[in-house]
Amino acid sequence: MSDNKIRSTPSKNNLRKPVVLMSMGAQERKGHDYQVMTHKYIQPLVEFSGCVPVLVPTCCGIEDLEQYLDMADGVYLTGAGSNIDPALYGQENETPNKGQDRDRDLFDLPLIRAAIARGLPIFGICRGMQEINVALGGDIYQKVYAEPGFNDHRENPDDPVEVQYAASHSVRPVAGSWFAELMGKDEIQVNSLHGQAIRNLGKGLEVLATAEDGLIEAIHAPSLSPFLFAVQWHPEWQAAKNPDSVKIFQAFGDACHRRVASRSSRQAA
Ligand SMILES: N[C@@H](CCC(=O)NCCCC(=O)O)C(=O)O
Repeated sequence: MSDNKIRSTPSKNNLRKPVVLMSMGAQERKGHDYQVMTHKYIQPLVEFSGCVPVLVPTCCGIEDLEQYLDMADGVYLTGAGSNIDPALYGQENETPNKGQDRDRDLFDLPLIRAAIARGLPIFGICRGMQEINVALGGDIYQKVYAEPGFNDHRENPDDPVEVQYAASHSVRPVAGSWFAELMGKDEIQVNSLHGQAIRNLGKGLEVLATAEDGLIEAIHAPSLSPFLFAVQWHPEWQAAKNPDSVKIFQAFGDACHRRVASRSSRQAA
């Protein structure tokens, strides 16, 4: 087994580390209901963003949402195999055989809107990017693989996990964007493990990168938030071995550290 130990990074400028909310997902095992978070999402947030993760159960409703946000300096919405309930973006369910996670849907959508209202940095991956889009009134291709003109962006679940998460297509950052500057190149290679994707963008969202077939692969919202960034691929996968992924997590971490610094200076004033 590879060294999976998470190595924490020291805090910056003698300020406390940012606290980042990570909403968990539902899983049922042997007749028991679990709330889960995959290790691979936690590791780069600690090691490269330099943040402190707070894992939030999504099975308890949104009564304590504001209290969670009061303690947060950022929100990190991870991927998950479940599909967002299409009723939340006005469609009938075209994938009845795919699992859903209504509790996570009904927690994350208000979480996203409230975090934007507070100006909290937000980073989304895969399902997390789709949640951001739906939270802002956008909708989803439920079966990208069945849409004319798009490639099949799914992984083969029978492949070894290293193959499932291997680079499988290129993505082009929008020329002249902050993301293109961050990546320092016109094209990056990314993995791909999704059957759904953004169709119509939600209010205030803008495209930040696209796949070869034109599918939206990254978004931001400069008119809504100082840092709202989401990607369809999985930069968390073995992030330490991928300089592009490290840069992405460092950018999110920097935004959260700026949040801490501004709160600290406001408290000092
Ligand atoms: N169900 C959606 C989102 C897919 C997604 O987040 N996949 C990640 C799966 C496992 C992991 O957490 O890495 C879709 O199919 O588009």
